[in-house]
Amino acid sequence: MIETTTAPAIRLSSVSKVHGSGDGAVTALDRVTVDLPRGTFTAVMGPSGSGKSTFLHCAAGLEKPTSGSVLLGGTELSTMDENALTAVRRERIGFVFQSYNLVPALTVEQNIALPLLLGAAEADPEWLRHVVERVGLADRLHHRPHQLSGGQQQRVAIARALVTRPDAVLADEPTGALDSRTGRQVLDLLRGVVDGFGQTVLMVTHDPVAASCADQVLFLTDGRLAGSLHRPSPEAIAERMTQLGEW
Ligand SMILES: Nc1ncnc2c1ncn2[C@@H]1O[C@H](COP(=O)(O)OP(=O)(O)OP(=O)(O)O)[C@@H](O)[C@H]1O
Repeated sequence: MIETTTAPAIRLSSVSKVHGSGDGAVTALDRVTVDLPRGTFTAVMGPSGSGKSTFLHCAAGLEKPTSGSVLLGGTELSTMDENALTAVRRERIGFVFQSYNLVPALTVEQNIALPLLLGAAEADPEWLRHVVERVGLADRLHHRPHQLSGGQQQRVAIARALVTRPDAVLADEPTGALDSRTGRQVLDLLRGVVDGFGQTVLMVTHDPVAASCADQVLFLTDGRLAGSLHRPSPEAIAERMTQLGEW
């Protein structure tokens, strides 16, 4: 497939994921079709067990769909073997987790550059400097993770996710372990990398305030896409979640 600038960063077409078989089969995702346009911020919400993590994992090539297609910048992930998927994840996707996942023995600078040391992309000192400045860590480069606050550690993780210039940054509850003020800074940073760097961000969250930073909010229930909202307020998101049931 020829890539064009208008192609979405990620396209899921009728993606289903079924765990197990027979009577014990669980349908975690049920024919989900959605585009994540380049340079936009998408949040995924839904009740517990609605398929949010499965959605993120399928979009990231961490889980293979049972059926359907997942395109990352025009590359089909659903039929790739595990070695090829590992390379795609390393080179073309940035991950941000609730628990930061930094390497304790490495400095901030080394943690940020880790994907480059692992060969995920060519080192580009200019871009590295740009990323470090954007996340506001220029004066912490020689610290180790335990010397940083939670918010600062998450900013290191975001810098590490950006350093390869990935097709998309996928974030799983990135503010889940942070207080609201620090969480706000992390959300502003994610918003800033979308607006300033043209990055594509996909974020799973339980928090309507976090989701309200996104351009589009997708709602899942029982593995199905149950609608979306464009640039909604936290109140509009909370109301939709209440309509969807327990959360
Ligand atoms: N490996 C697995 N084996 C069997 N069932 C699974 C597996 N992984 C997920 N599921 C089921 O798939 C459904 C969707 O799970 P998923 O973790 O994607 O939901 P979620 O919306 O992220 O939930 P939460 O908000 O609680 O983290 C759930 O019913 C879950 O129990």
